[in-house]
Amino acid sequence: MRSPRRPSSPEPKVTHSDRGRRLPLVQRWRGLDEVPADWGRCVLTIGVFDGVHRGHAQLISRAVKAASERGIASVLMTFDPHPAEVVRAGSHPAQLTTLARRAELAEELGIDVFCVMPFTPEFMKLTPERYVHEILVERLHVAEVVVGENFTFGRKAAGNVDLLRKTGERFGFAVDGVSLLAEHAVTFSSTYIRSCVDAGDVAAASEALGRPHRVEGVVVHGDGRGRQLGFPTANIAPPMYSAIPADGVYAAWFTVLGAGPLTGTVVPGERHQAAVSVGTNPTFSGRTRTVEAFVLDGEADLYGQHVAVDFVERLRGMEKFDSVDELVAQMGRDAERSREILIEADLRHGE
Ligand SMILES: Cc1cc2nc3c(=O)[nH]c(=O)nc-3n(C[C@H](O)[C@H](O)[C@H](O)COP(=O)(O)O)c2cc1C
Ligand SMILES: Nc1ncnc2c1ncn2[C@@H]1O[C@H](COP(=O)(O)OP(=O)(O)O)[C@@H](O)[C@H]1O
Repeated sequence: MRSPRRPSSPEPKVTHSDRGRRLPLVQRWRGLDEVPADWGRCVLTIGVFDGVHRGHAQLISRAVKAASERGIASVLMTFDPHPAEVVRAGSHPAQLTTLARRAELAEELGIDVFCVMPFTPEFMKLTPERYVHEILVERLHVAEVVVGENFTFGRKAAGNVDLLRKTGERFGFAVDGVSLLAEHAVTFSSTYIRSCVDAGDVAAASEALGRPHRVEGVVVHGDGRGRQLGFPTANIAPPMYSAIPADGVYAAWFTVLGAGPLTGTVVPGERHQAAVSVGTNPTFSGRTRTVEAFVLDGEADLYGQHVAVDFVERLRGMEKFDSVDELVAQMGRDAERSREILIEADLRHGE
């Protein structure tokens, strides 16, 4: 699968004689069967990269820079499913980003190839030596590997940066072991960000991600009550295992992804201000946990649309109101507060 290079770059035709040069098109591979026959050398960064947080971005940018200095391609190798699911069968860490979003973010940082390795039990059993020899050297022809200083790989996670360096000397590739990014005594990690999201602290998640945490999904039918209350809400069905913020009400940006035709005033591809509710709607003794967005400045038939909600700030917890009127009055105040917060957030970021 190939997607266009970043808009700022020219888009020359792919020529397979470009051995050792940067690739003219961003490529997405699944497994190593898609490595072109005349593949040159590359700078590789390896990891799950869930969230593509600021620490990840630092690593990816170093790989991109090293590749450009060497005049070769930069490759990001990631895994699907999440290694933790295979290593501890049945465990499913909440997902901060879909694979497609991870690819998009890595490409924005300048990565040439986004390579997804199926994380199979066979792959998991590779010894560190075979991992380096068979995958990094024989298949990917690495000139340099950029990883975090705590990187482990191969069977029982027995390989580490030291071992990678030693094997690198033998096979002729360099290793850049990057120290982990930390701020205010917090080391940024996907686990830390999952815990922020889980606790509803979407502002702290934003800080570590370098952008708001996003939940995406298709708009499905709810109970059809929102419109009667004067607050129609787009009910979003996210992929299984998505990291959903704790129950509560949030100020967020709402975007219809894709450019499909839409009747109404919500513009696809443009972000809109929203007040978002996460919870079971206790006022109506609901049971299903939903993520619902009330778009403040638009109106459209959103059913079936693929949309994204970027969580900026938490306003309050989910409450059971004694009357619908009280809920509606509070929703009005939530909408106003969301508007203020989103305007302030833009001013802070100089937009
Ligand atoms: C800004 C906002 C705040 C909300 N706060 C609450 C709340 O505190 N308690 C509650 O029971 N439901 C809350 N809701 C959810 C509403 O009950 C829900 O949107 C409404 O019942 C419509 O549901 P429907 O989309 O399934 O028709 C809130 C919704 C929005 C948009
Ligand atoms: N400003 C808006 N914010 C969210 N959804 C809107 C808006 N305007 C229109 N809609 C549409 O109305 C639907 C929500 O109406 P609602 O009565 O809450 O029904 P449901 O229970 O299916 O969510 C949304 O899915 C969307 O198609």
